[in-house]
This record gives sequence, structure tokens and C-alpha cells, in this order.
Amino acid sequence: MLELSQVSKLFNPGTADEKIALTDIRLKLAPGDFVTVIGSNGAGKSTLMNIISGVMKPDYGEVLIEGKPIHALPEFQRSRWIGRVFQDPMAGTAPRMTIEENLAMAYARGKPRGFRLGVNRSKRAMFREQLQRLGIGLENRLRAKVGLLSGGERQALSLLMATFTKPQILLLDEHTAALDPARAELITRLTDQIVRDLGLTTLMVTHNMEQAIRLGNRLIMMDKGRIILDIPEERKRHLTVEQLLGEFEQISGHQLSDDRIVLG
Ligand SMILES: Nc1ncnc2c1ncn2[C@@H]1O[C@H](COP(=O)(O)OP(=O)(O)OP(=O)(O)O)[C@@H](O)[C@H]1O
Repeated sequence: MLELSQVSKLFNPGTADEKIALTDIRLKLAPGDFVTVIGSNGAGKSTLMNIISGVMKPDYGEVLIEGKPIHALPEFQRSRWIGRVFQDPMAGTAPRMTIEENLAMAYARGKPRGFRLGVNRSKRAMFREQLQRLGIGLENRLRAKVGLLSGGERQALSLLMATFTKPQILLLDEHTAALDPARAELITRLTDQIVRDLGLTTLMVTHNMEQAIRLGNRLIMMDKGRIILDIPEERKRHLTVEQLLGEFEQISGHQLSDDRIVLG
């Protein structure tokens, strides 16, 4: 489904500012894998997401989705294949447009140019049904401007929009980090529900260790541009936060330095 082979990325090569972001990343995800990603500051997590989504090119190596190199795909196909939710609730939605207009935009993503962006009766009924599944009452506010929604509501809408057309890969980039604990928990629950219902192949970067253990069927740990540990489901199920941090320290030789870390 998703395969990274020997992916490397260096910023500002040959200058005093040279930074190794990724070194020889090899990773294979099977269809339906839900992988949580943790790591220290500057470990390369965001660069990894940027490269998988195709917005950044690796210096070396390749990213394949269903056997096809992602960087060779036209933009419209990439946007249909990859759904992404960012940390910033403002990032995934258009604030001046209504909820239904935002959903119409997400629905048209990856469809041929000229596909109608408008909202007709049958689309509205479908949007309402999808919003109902979130369970936060957005189905009654189809014509509300998205800029008026709370951060949590907006992130729930972003999640729905990113998964609307069942992407091949879902990338979640610390998507609960900017929310208060109650809203973060709501988005976590919705994420788990949507990923399971649709059987989406998912990579989720998180600073919440308990969440990293609880969600998904696999956990990878990154440090200094490398994947230093890949924990399968059976091991993850019995893991505690203390054990996870202990393993990190043992393998990397230093403590997990993450200024946004949440232990649970
Ligand atoms: N555009 C850029 N130009 C130069 N260096 C960069 C750029 N983007 C990232 N880096 C560097 O590459 C390394 C990996 O950064 P990246 O943002 O991928 O890490 P991260 O694991 O997401 O970190 P954090 O958890 O702190 O957000 C870091 O050393 C960072 O300073």
C-alpha cells in the first residue's frame, strides 16, 4: 500500500546550517495499518509527512503508493489519494465558506476539472448524514460559516473532509495538539472511529504517549532522522508509557526530548 525505500532528506546541504532531516527511511504499510509516530523534537516526523504527501521531494529514495511513485503522480491524483489533517484547525478548511461549501470542495477533490462544486439537494442530504456521524450537531449548521466554529468543531470537520473520499493514505500531523484536553479526546475518538469504519491506512504523529500506545496497530519511534523502533500490535497492547520512554532512552542513548510531550 505505502512503501518508503531508502528515503533521505538534507536541508541546506554544504552550509553551516546543514540539517539531516531523514536518513535511509525504509517503511512498509499494509492496507489498513494504523501507525502512530512519536519522536524527539527535530526527529524528522513533519518532514516524513511532507515527503509522503508529495509536497516535498526526498534527496534520495522513493515513496510508492500502490506501487506508483508519489512524486510522479499529477497533483489531482495525489490529492485524491492522500488525506491530511494538520495541527492548526485553521489549516484544513476555508473560514469564509459555509460548512456545506467546504464539504462540496472536499467532495470535488481529485475529480476532473469542471466537476460541479455546487450544493444540490442530494449532496446536502449526503453531507448531513456524514456530519451526523460526528455526533456534535454540525448537521444542523450546514450554512454556518466555518470561521465561526470552535477549534474542536473545525478539526472534526477537517477530519471528515480529509477522509470523505476514502483516501489511500491518511496523514494526521499532531492533529489534536492544539486542542484542550476534552476536545482533543473527542477528535481522538472520532479519528479512531473513522479510521476503523473506512479501514484507512493511516500514519499519525502525536506527542501524546498514551494516545500513541492506545490507538492503531503499530507504533514507530523516530530519532535524529531515523526510525529507531517499530513496535507491532501484540507488543504495543501490553506496553506502558514508562516502558515506551525507557525503550526510547535505551536505543537512542538519551531521553525523549519533546517540548510538547503529553504522557497520558
Ligand atoms: N525547511 C527547513 N529548512 C531547514 N531545516 C529544516 C526545515 N524543515 C525542517 N528542518 C530541520 O530538519 C530536522 C527535522 O525537522 P522536522 O520538522 O521534520 O522534525 P519533527 O520531528 O517534526 O520536529 P518537532 O517535533 O519539533 O516538530 C530538524 O533539524 C529541523 O530543524
